Amino acid sequence: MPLLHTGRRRTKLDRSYNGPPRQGPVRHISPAQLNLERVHEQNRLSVRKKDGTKAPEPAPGPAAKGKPRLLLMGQRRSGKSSISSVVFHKMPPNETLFLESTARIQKDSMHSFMDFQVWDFPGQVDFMDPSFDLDAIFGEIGALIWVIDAQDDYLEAINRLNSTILNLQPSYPNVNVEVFIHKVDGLSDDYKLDIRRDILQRIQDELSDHGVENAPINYHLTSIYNHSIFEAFSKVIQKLIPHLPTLEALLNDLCRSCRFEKAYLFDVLSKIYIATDSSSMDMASYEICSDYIDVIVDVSEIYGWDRPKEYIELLEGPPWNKKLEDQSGCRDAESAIVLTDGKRPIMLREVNKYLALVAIMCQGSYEKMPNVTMNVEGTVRGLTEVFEITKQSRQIPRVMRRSY
Ligand SMILES: Nc1nc2c(ncn2[C@@H]2O[C@H](COP(=O)(O)OP(=O)(O)OP(=O)(O)O)[C@@H](O)[C@H]2O)c(=O)[nH]1
Repeated sequence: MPLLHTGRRRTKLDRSYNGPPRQGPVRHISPAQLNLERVHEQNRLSVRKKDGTKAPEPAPGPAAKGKPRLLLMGQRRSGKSSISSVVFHKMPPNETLFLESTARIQKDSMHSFMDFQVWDFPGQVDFMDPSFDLDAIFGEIGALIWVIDAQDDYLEAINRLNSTILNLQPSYPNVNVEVFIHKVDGLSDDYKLDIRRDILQRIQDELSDHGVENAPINYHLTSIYNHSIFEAFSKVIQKLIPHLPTLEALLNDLCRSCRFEKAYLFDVLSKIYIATDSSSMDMASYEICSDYIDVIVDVSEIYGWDRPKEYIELLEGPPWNKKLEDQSGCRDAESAIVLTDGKRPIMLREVNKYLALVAIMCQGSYEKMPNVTMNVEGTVRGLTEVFEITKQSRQIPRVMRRSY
């Protein structure tokens, strides 16, 4: 099963790890490139407005450069490296206790359904210092994630965030600022909401005192000790996907036609969901779908095996007389499994080597499995078309080389 090697938990010894061993180039219009072009165009226009004669060159072509960046900034020990390690390197949360303070900017390139970069800034660095090239940092930004330690005195963090936003406003008015009110584990629900309200108020007051109204700022309550950090990242990443509405429409159609309670499209490695249907989302359903990916990964690790060549020949021989890739619905990867959460079955279907569709079905869906399978198949086809990653791999799909 293609999930096998992609979702293993990593330890801090794997710090240099930059994503799973992805195979082959992804053939799709990179949302990163589209986003980059949009941001570049905004910057170009804003410069042109200020100086009618001078405007930078149009956005660089796909080959030139450019992956949207997620910048992790905030005070020292606020939890930036921990977030990056837990979400993108599968580090168990309690091992973050041993992380050393970041001394220089850590740049991670993520290769997944879309390519993007995560830059982890040292807490003590003041990147508003004139010695920093702001355009090199913020030129291709996807989002600025400002991490605030909710268990510590956060006034200084808010002051720095405010001055950062005010400094960026003239040149980069459209930068998405995502405030992670972090380490909220152990805080009561009431207290969390109080802190959120207080932080929001302080930021808004300060910005409006300086004439900045309606800056694009979002707030998330996060902790690495539960799924909240993945949910927050999901929302951040979704803003970088230009065709998100199409993905959501496909999932909506699937839920309607199969009467699913909820459907998520997950990035398998990070377990960030990149799209979901429009029904209201509860944390419990997200958690169970996300944990379900771990179950599949673990089962696959234990029971998966590479099929020997002779066995593959046997499978491709009579009575089928077809290549394995032509026998499967999805040429790149295929797996479908149904387990049950109480009375609600959960279904997982891989879309490609990066993405998996996980859905909570309704009671009694078992009887309609042929119908469900057919609809899921159609949705997967639609999703792959959206990403333009219909595979022309000449290799035998990995799933067909493994049995369980
Ligand atoms: N309780 C709790 N502790 C956390 C959480 N996230 C991170 N920590 C702890 O916060 C401490 C600091 O985390 P780091 O990730 O090193 O902080 P940083 O912002 O990268 O620090 P610098 O590199 O110095 O800028 C570590 O001991 C983490 O275990 C969280 O969600 N909850």
